[in-house]
Amino acid sequence: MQANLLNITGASKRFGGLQALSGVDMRIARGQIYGLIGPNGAGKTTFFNVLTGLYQPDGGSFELDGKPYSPSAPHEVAKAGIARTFQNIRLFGEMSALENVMVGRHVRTRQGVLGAVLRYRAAREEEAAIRARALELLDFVGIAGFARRTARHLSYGDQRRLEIARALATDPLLLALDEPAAGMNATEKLGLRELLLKIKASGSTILLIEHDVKLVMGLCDRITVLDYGKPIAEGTPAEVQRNPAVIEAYLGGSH
Ligand SMILES: Nc1ncnc2c1ncn2[C@@H]1O[C@H](COP(=O)(O)OP(=O)(O)OP(=O)(O)O)[C@@H](O)[C@H]1O
Repeated sequence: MQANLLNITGASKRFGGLQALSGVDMRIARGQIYGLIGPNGAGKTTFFNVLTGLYQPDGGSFELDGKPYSPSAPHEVAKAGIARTFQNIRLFGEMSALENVMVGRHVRTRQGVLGAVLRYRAAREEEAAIRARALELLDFVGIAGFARRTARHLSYGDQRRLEIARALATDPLLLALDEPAAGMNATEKLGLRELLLKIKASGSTILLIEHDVKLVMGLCDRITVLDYGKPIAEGTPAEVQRNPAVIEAYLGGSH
């Protein structure tokens, strides 16, 4: 059996008197779309922030691609192979769509941002390769026609696509998406669904936080449900949907 891409055991995080995460385990197989759901305040974003080095965990062991992984600074996380998007879109609004993706790509290249600025031949060649790959990614997510458009002038749904293209530019082992469907209309959600399936078909592994339960149930291979920072269920969408603890957490009115 192929080893999992991500193995997390006992992740925990406390904020003062609040245990925001408590003993969270997660095993994500390669090529899966894995869902993380739970009521408001359940700890989903905290989990993402721990996974991507924005918060230091109080405990837990982390393994990525068969190697110990200690989430530290966000750029180290990208180098280790995890790219993420944010609940609130974080693009460089005044830069073009193409430039936004090129910035993501620089994480993976030898010269880095500084090298690309220097006008050495190697840097110029690398810059051309970065540009070509960024254009490919814009095409992959379906917005190649807007390469030169300023990011803030893109529609909401296209900004979400651009964020995904920028994350993919780092060639991540794991793409972590924090509520990618938030604020989308029904048509944009359908488009997002198609895009995520396309990313999966290209061999990538996705971890998805999403409030739209219908979208999650229809897309994910497996799901973990958090409530008050603790995992209350794990399994296939069908298993999770009929789990009494999950039904209680969502319908019990405790939130
Ligand atoms: N930086 C922080 N300092 C203190 N408390 C925090 C911090 N970040 C999150 N919390 C608390 O931790 C708990 C979990 O919050 P978190 O944002 O992870 O939940 P969530 O499941 O992502 O919620 P939502 O679905 O509303 O985004 C909440 O009670 C929240 O108030």
